[in-house]
Amino acid sequence: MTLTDDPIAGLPIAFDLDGTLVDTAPDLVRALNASVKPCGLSEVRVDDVRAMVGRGARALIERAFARQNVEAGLSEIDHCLTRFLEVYRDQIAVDSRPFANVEAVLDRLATRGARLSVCTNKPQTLAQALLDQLKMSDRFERIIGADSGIAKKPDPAHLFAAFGGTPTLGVLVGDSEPDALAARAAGAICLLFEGGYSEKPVRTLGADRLFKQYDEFETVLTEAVSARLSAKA
Ligand SMILES: O=C(O)COP(=O)(O)O
Ligand SMILES: [Mg+2]
Repeated sequence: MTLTDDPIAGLPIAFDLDGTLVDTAPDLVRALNASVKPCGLSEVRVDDVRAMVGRGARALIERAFARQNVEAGLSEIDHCLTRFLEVYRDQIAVDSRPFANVEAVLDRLATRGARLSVCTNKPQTLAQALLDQLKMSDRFERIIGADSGIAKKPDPAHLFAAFGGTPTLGVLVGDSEPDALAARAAGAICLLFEGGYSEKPVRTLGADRLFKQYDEFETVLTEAVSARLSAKA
């Protein structure tokens, strides 16, 4: 197959970050506990954090209080958020690592001419810092965080910003509900990783395809793109 026959060539593919490209839960939980335990919450476990990430840093703090049925006022949440961001910024890539085979898949997609970007509800500076420390930033045309001046997922505008426009066909690879909703609203193909972080069962989120591991990613992507192209034809 030549590059021009390959439907992946030139295709914009945006990746979610937490729980999709990188397993960030160990560093997130350390910073979360440093911020909420002084406010009276008990230790949040790393497995619980996996069901709490996806809607941004403030939502993570709010969910920590809600899951322990502790009421918190706006100023308490603000205080915890500030502390969380300080601790997390300093220790953002201590234990966080890309999921198995992610880098090999990104290499292959780049070779096939896909246009790769990141669309994350993490704050921009943190997304950039994490990807810089993991030496992954250069793989992406664009990294668009939640506070980059555009709306955040599930708003499709966030995804269009990552794509760099409104392509006839684009793909969002994610792990949770805001990803599925943004992709649907943008008319993009949605591929969801079952090994990521989601409050709801991933199979209920209406993705075009699911994948359990990155070694099946290219097959799943090809199937989803072919299905969409033949539906349009
Ligand atoms: O910070 C979050 O809550 C989630 O970030 P994500 O969009 O990369 O999953
Ligand atoms: Mg995610």
